[in-house]
Amino acid sequence: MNLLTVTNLSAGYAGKQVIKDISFFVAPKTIVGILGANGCGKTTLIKAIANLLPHTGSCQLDDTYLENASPRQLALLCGYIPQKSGISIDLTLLDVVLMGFNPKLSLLQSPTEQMKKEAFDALCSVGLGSRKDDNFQQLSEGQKQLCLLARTFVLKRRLLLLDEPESALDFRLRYETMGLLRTYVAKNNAAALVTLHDPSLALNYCDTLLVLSDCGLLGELQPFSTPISKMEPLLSSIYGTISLTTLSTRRGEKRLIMIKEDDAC
Ligand SMILES: Nc1ncnc2c1ncn2[C@@H]1O[C@H](COP(=O)(O)OP(=O)(O)OP(=O)(O)O)[C@@H](O)[C@H]1O
Repeated sequence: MNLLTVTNLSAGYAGKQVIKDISFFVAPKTIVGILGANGCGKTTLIKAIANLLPHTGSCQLDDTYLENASPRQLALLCGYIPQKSGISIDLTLLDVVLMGFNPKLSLLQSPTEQMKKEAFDALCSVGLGSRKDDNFQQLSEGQKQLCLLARTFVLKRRLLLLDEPESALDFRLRYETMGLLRTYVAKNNAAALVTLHDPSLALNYCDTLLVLSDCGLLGELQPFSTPISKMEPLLSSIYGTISLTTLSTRRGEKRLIMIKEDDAC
């Protein structure tokens, strides 16, 4: 059974359509990457699914049509991390992560001790436990991203919608963050839909990749089961000519490597 079914989704801004007639499924316990050039509509797609943009078509999460969900119901089902944090007031890291519990709390209700413990554990999982009392504004952009990821983890939602969660992270943290996401979706029978600009991360950590252009959804691929001969033309349509090859890690695990070819040749 699919966790998320997106059917004929179209959305845009001020009468200008940006994404057109997009349909796909997301299975539980999977990470789905969205790839595409700057401005092709990746953020628009994520925002439409999160019901933050008016759209036509439908997004069904389990038995719930997200279009019909109340804001609280939506917040309990989906966690959304935008490209920019949007937090501009002074808050400690622990307070920021505790905000993740807001959909479970009534107005003026304070977080419980158990929530505080879980928020601290989530901060520790992203390596920021020792900074819990620091001011969020004083974090680097990458550390802010990690803190927001911890906030997204606490409610154990069925669907995470993440817009370039890796953009400010260093090489090692990019891989560790995708590893955390993998653990999250497996443990919580959840799924993550992630926009990415790093093809290595996408190819090696996502179960499915959606290849988007401003003409719509060009195709889908499953990195370790779609033949390289089919993946190369699809990825070349957004990156210019590329080649794919496989290498093994020292432990013998298979990895996909993408190389940019010279388009002039
Ligand atoms: N608030 C807005 N009002 C009007 N047009 C917008 C708005 N946000 C985005 N757009 C337009 O919609 C198109 C798609 O933008 P979107 O942010 O979805 O692209 P993207 O694929 O996420 O890009 P990037 O990789 O650069 O983040 C762009 O042409 C952009 O100019």
